Amino acid sequence: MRGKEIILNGVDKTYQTRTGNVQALSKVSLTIERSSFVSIVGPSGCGKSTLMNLIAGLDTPSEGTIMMNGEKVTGPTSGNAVVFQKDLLQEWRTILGNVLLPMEIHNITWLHRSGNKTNRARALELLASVGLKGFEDKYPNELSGGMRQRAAICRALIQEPKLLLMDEPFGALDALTREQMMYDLLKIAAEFGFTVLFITHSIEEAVFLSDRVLVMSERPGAIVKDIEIDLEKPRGIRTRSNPKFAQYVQNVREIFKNEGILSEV
Ligand SMILES: Nc1ncnc2c1ncn2[C@@H]1O[C@H](COP(=O)(O)OP(=O)(O)OP(=O)(O)O)[C@@H](O)[C@H]1O
Repeated sequence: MRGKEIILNGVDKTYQTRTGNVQALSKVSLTIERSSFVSIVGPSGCGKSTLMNLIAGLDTPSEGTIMMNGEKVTGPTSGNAVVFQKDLLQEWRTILGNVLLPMEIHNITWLHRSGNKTNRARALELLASVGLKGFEDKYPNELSGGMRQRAAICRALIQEPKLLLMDEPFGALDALTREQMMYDLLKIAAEFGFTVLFITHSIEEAVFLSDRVLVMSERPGAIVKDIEIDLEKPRGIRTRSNPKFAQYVQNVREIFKNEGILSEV
């Protein structure tokens, strides 16, 4: 298996602020299996990004431990790549230059697993695989939001991550582009076999993409439900009209209703 295994045990996070303590997470324990696709869905401010930052090693828990492939996470670890809602492309670099940036920063000049390719050849191949062939020499401001985000995903993938952390990566995209990005992401994840931790506000997106959906309560965020999504793969346009898909979505809505996060008039 190529992905990372993640184990959280009793993770709490409290931020000390000028106006007092803010408890963002409460007793989060969970295991994410290697090469699985796990989504976290929860209301705004419930601690989703906090959880992701802790797993990425960008911050430390106040209580509890996070283990990755059997080792305690104490800082950023190699083999992780992160994609945020904002693509964070460097405007003064071409699209190809942006995709190559992490390789330059980390001075990586490996020949890629996928067939002894140079960084440049691999970047061009990745860009082509997400429909950006011919845009390599353009600058980010010459691309649409969806194209930019696809370039940002290539920038993550060129690092051949074992864990891809995605914090509302499609949040800023129009509905059709967003849907296409989901199909593309599933294809790439199946091909590479990395573990994906995906944060979203969208129940449909979480159910469609995931092997498991973790539902979080309001702050301090806790996992109130861990749902295995047993929908056939590969998933695609037809999955959306599968009654089982609708039932999973409905189940998650009911959980939010019971938690007082969604209400009907
Ligand atoms: N660095 C920080 N310092 C102090 N408080 C913080 C910090 N980061 C987050 N918080 C607080 O912790 C809580 C959880 O924030 P977080 O960003 O993790 O939520 P979220 O679920 O990702 O929200 P959203 O869905 O709106 O992006 C919020 O109340 C937020 O104000």
